[in-house]
Amino acid sequence: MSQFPGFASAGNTDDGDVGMADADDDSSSVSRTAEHLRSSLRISPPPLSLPNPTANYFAVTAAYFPSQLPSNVPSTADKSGYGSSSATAASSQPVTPSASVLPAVTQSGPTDDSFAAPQPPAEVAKPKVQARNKVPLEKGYSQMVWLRTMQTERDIAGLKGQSRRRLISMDEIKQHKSPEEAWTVLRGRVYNITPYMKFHPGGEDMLMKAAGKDSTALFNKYHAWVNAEFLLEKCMVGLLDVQQ
Ligand code: HEM
Repeated sequence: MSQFPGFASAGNTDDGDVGMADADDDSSSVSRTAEHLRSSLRISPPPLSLPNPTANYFAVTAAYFPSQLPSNVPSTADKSGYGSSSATAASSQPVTPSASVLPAVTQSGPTDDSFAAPQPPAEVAKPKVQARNKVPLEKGYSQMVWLRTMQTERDIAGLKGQSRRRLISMDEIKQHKSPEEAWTVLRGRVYNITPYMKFHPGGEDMLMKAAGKDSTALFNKYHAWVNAEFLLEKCMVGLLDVQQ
């Protein structure tokens, strides 16, 4: 009877070969287990089944000293003598060595490549220069002049007394698309870009593409780095009313 409830006492069963053996009886079970362990641990030399003594010599050498095999031993032969289990049977057929059986032979010396003559450096690829689309501006319309003009003009945006923080609907902006009265939305702010037309380095035609619409995407496409908030500071007429 097992000392653990719910478990049978394995060592005292009649057939005797299930579970752990008890120490006081069933010594035959112990000896059977020992014999089983001995047979599974038995170390036997590589089976020398190759047909002639030379092949046997290579088989033993490959098994114990793989790096000392002469290089003229055909690589298709089973140098190890182990091969697959069927290859160890008495057969004179050459056996393709399997990668898992043959030990990897590492090459320690320099490879032929290291003695190759130094190659001239490959031609350095010239970076592609993005073509500039700047247009020549009329004399007196530089960015410096623009910044000064913005400071000196009293009402360059044409506010006529209206607040610069006024909310402006998209419908109203769409009505200002002529060169004489061009409004555009840039990052949520509404600007009167007419005064800047002749100063725009990309040309009047390009700037007119922004008239009467939200030009944020176009602006970013050409020059996201340009500080429009600063350049058009005094041209701001309001904020885009996103509610409408
Ligand atoms: C709305 C306000 C805008 C302002 C304040 C502005 C300002 C500028 C500035 C300062 C430059 C010179 C950039 C540089 O030298 O690197 C420039 C160049 C240019 N802008 Fe604008 N821009 C505006 C809108 C636009 C729009 C809507 C377009 C296109 C439809 C545009 C197209 C260009 C182009 C093609 C150039 C020449 C880029 C180059 O140098 O290759 N700009 N702009």
